[in-house]
Amino acid sequence: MEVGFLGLGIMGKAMSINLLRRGFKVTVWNRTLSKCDELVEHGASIGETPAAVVKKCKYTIAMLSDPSAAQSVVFDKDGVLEQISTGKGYIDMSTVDAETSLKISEAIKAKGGDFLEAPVSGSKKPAEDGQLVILAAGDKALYEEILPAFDVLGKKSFYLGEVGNGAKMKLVVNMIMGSMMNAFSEGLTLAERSGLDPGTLLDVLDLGAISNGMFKLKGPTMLKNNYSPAFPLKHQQKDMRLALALGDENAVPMPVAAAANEAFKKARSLGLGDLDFSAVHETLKALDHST
Ligand SMILES: NC(=O)C1=CN([C@@H]2O[C@H](COP(=O)(O)OP(=O)(O)OC[C@H]3O[C@@H](n4cnc5c(N)ncnc54)[C@H](OP(=O)(O)O)[C@@H]3O)[C@@H](O)[C@H]2O)C=CC1
Ligand SMILES: O=CC(=O)O
Repeated sequence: MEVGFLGLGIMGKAMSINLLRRGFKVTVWNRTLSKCDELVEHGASIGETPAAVVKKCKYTIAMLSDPSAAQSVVFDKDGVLEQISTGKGYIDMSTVDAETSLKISEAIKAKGGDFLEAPVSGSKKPAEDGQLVILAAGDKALYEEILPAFDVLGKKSFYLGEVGNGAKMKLVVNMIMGSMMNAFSEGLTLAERSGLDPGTLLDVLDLGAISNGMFKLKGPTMLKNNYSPAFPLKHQQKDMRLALALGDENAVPMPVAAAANEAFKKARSLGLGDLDFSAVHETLKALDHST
């Protein structure tokens, strides 16, 4: 199977390498074109523009940072829309809001193409291991056709119906994750400041009802102040912002998520946006606690 792949950031690079390893022919494009070179070493071809990739491939997957990037790659000069046509499918796996997804879907469909949104749950390591959870919505026939690729990228794919449902599901999940990360950071800091061993706190948490993969994975690195990015903090804050907007639309009060969003904004203002989202822990350390 031949696929195009647009966006070779932390996730896109790992995902396209997996496809290559499993025998897919992959044509890649990235805004910073030099990032394509490593993929060529793994057997990929390069497309000079998103339009060139879509022209060459029946199916094109995108994994881009945010709504603005997702739209730019479709609508701008040399973008996806210039070459999408009947018989071609576009699969956007970026985390965006439902409005962005719908706008892209309508434009693709107006040109005769098929569209699927398919954001993913799981971070750098699950992307490298082909263990993502795929939250797809849109054209059901395209979903069936692209399943062989999803089976390489993920451990489970959900088909959630109409375009927008994938985006919403992903935002709800990440809203919960961002709120949990803040509660976790506060707990680690509270343990430390009140004279407890935070390492022992991790052991206690792991044995109880709120044990979870995120605490287990991030706890030890947070205690070493290691925030090497797996999921960049700026993207987590984007997800909180988009989830809060979804809450606005549906009149759902979300005081916990709103507070978590403020903490991620604070972290961005401290210049931590490109670090892992667990670096929100540093916002607590930055507070004056001298009294
Ligand atoms: N990292 C993670 O753990 C997870 C991330 N996600 C989501 O996946 C998406 C990608 O994340 P991730 O790979 O971590 O992000 P990165 O920041 O590592 O990569 C972002 C990608 O988007 C491209 N990009 C940014 N702006 C534009 C633009 N205006 N036009 C064209 N391309 C652009 C970048 O290109 P360039 O190289 O030129 O900057 C790069 O390829 C995001 O939506 C994120 O929320 C979902 C699950 C997990
Ligand atoms: O979006 C991030 C993730 O870990 O999932």
